[in-house]
Amino acid sequence: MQTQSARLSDEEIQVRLLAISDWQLERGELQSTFSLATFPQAIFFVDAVAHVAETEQHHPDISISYDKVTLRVATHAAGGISEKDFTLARRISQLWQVLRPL
Ligand SMILES: C[C@H](O)[C@H](O)[C@H]1CNC2=NC(N)=NC(=O)C2=N1
Repeated sequence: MQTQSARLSDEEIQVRLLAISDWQLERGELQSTFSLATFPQAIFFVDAVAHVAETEQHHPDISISYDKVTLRVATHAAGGISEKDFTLARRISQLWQVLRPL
């Protein structure tokens, strides 16, 4: 298994979570919900997330509920959370800083 996609321990996960306050550990996955102002804005945000996911070759589960986007990330082959999940989560949080509604 590649180092970046190796399963992290609970302690390693907790340490990394401290640095990305908009993500939580939920049912063994990293999860975050982003609130937009409108449905089209939610779709626009998801499209930008999709581009980031493709560049990382790591893809979140995506749920859209009107103006809210919930993202969940885990590493299937590792059966848990890996560094790749945190890399993707951090990049999405950076994207959010740019695209969040004022
Ligand atoms: C070969 C390819 O890298 C894998 O199938 C990737 C694709 N995207 C993925 N995305 C996520 N979230 N978890 C994975 O385990 C995963 N696996």
